[in-house]
Amino acid sequence: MPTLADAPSYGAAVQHAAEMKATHLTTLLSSDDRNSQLAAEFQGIFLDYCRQKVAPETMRLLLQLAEEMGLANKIKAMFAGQKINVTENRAVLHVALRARPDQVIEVDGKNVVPEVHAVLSRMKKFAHQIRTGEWVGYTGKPLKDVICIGIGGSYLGPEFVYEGLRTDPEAHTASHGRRLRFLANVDPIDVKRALEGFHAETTLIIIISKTFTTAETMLNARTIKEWLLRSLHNEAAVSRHMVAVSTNISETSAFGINPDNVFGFWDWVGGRFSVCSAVGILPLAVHFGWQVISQFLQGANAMDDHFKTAAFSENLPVLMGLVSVWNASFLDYPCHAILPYCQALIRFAAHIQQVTMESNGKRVSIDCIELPYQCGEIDFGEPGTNGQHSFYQLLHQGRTVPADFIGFCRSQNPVIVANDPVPNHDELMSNFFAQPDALAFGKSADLVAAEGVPPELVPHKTFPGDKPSLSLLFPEANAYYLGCLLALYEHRTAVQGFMWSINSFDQWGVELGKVLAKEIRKYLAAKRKDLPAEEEKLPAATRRLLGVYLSQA
Ligand SMILES: O=P(O)(O)OC[C@H]1O[C@H](O)[C@H](O)[C@@H](O)[C@@H]1O
Repeated sequence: MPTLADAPSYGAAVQHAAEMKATHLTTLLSSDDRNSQLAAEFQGIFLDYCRQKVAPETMRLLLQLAEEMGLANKIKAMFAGQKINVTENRAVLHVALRARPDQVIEVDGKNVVPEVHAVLSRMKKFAHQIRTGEWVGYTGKPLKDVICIGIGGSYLGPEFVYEGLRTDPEAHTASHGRRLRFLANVDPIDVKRALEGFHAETTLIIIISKTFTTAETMLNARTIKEWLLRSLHNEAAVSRHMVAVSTNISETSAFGINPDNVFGFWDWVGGRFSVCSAVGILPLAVHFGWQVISQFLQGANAMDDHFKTAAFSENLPVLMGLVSVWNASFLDYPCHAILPYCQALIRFAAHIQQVTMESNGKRVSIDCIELPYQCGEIDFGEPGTNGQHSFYQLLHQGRTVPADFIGFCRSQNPVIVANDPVPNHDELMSNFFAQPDALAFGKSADLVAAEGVPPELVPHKTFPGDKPSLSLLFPEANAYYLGCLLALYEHRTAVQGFMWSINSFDQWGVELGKVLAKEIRKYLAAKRKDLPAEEEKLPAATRRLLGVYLSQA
């Protein structure tokens, strides 16, 4: 499989990139004809990418490159259940998790949709039992509170959706009287925070781990099991209070979870793409109820259909993926900011950071060729307007960081203050619309000087502009559109990886640190008990630091 650099149009794209780099966004944006071509819409979701450093010619070249990289076939192969995660010999089928019952998606010749719907039905029933109090805790009390124990892909997505929906009017009403918390970090401080105000008798614990071997999750699970048994004094309480989401049934049994209380998923669901499996759906359905959560799944499914069937020139994930490849690999902008103008999306950037950086932070192509171009992007973000009072300084006058502005036409919580000129949501959105222009157009030294600014301050107050961004405007932040948003960014990530000719679906880069932590754990265990430690296994520099740690503990 060719790398992007082998594609026939790569050279032309590199040349064109030099031209585009030298063309200021003010010039580009002066053409209404150009601007009108650089937008797309799906079900009321409007993508405006005219503030990217692209011309119609750039898009023509990128679509040409997509053809040369076999993007259409790669997307088809993903939906067809082919084992495109070649290093783990797995299909990549998170789209099957939100498939409609009548869809057929096959892995190894077997339609997986019925299995998916069997687990969905079990979750629906379980959520109903917990929510209605039909399922009670060991002492007969309803389970009003839930702690999810899991990390990485078994944490970030569910937390993003939980935060995203908890102020949505319908979801808020549906979760009345319930609490949902996440325990991810192995830092014991996180245990204290997760347990604050919770009582064992009324708490359901969901252990979420695809492998059920992740060190952090397992230690947190043991910690919370101890907490539970300290109050309830009987192992029999475990089956009333602890359930698991995993693909590893033998490990869940070894931990003491009743097999009837395990909600499974499949090896063709990658951790960071598992929000729509039991990983996310079980806790979210318990908290918000099935009505809300099925809308979320429908939204994701609608975006899947759009990704699969829309022409590339109108396909939101494809366009966003291509433009991001343009930014990272041709214009050499390594970073990417995710800027939702919606406080409910407070954990969206953290989730997408894992989705893209764990997927596309790679150094070799799918055929083991060291990549001759920059691949992957460094993602970060915060909701606006908070970010404006923080890192936006660097975006405006420092480095160039392409940004995604994500906004909503209607607020989850409309507020109007008497005598204020606009509703509070319009105030928020005024910033959403202003920032991309400030970044693109900037403010010239001449203009600053003309305002009477003293000459020595003019350079400090000048904005160079020419900073690319795109704007995504959704109707509202409800369950349906959050499903669309999730799938949009998942597929954007896949498009990037397909274009970069990498395997976006493995994550070997996280392994080495885990192995080294094992050695340190052994070393600390020996030192704590004054037993001889295997000194030679650790670098001297590391032992020095450990010495400082041990001397103060
Ligand atoms: O769900 P688990 O098996 O516990 O894995 C949790 C997480 O840990 C791994 O190290 C990977 O970095 C993540 O992709 C994964 O989501």
